[in-house]
Amino acid sequence: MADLAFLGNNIKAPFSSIRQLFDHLRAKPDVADALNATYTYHGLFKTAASKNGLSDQKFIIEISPTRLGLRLAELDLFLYSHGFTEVLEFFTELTSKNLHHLLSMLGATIGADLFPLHRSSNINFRLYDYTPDTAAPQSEIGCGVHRDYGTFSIVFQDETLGLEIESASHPGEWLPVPADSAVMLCGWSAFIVSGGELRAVRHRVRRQPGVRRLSAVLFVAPDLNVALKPIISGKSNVQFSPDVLEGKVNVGRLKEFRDKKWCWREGNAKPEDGEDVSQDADIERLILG
Ligand SMILES: O=C(O)CCC(=O)C(=O)O
Ligand SMILES: [Fe+2]
Repeated sequence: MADLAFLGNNIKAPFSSIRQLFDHLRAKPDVADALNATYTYHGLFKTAASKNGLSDQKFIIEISPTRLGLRLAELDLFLYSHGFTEVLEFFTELTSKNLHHLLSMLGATIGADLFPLHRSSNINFRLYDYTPDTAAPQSEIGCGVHRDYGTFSIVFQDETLGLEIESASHPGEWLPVPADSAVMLCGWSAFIVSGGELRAVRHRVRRQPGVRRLSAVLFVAPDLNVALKPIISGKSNVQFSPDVLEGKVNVGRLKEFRDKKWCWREGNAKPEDGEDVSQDADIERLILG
């Protein structure tokens, strides 16, 4: 199953630094504000769950290389001595050592070259703190059911159970990812480009009330201007929408669709009355015929 791979525990994310970073930002609202001021669109430290009991019950630190590039020097002052250095080093090394290999493996599986679609490093790093200390301490919803939008994501866990993947053979059945394993899973872009050969893997995070869980995720997507369509002609086993087949759905457009629902789920924006909060249904309407 090339769209889902358990990577074991050879690569260790620096969870003591990640914990230190979250603890520091929670304890120092002025530092959190300064961090968020470097990226005013939605901020970099997301704490909607402290007020909103219906959203995903998690805190987030966004470490997008492009966003950080904006004001990295200022961040130095606040965060480098509180775990930030180790976290940045981890993601930088992970990307430089593994990205090329993973893209060539995925490409080999489907008999295509994925490198021309991934020239501009459209990657993101995110840290999650599924802390029990939120507006809904008893809620089991750490992260609602979804598929990622990109090519693949790698999730590292702090040895606490929570991440679950929908069974391919029995939809509706949820399989826990072993707590000590990292996992690579494919997203919507891989699904489209591979003509459906690679699934976009549905997953979610369940909270165990009273238990804190930390995770670190690397997201890899094609360049924003890439038109998403099956790249091996005649091989697709999926009926895609005319928009996809005519090359009208680029990665940026797919991401916009994803972002809207993502923001609701994460509590950074509210749905209009009557709007459906399911993230996948919208994307399916866009890409399937
Ligand atoms: O925290 C996790 O284990 C997974 C998070 C996730 O699925 C995501 O951010 O897309
Ligand atoms: Fe995800």
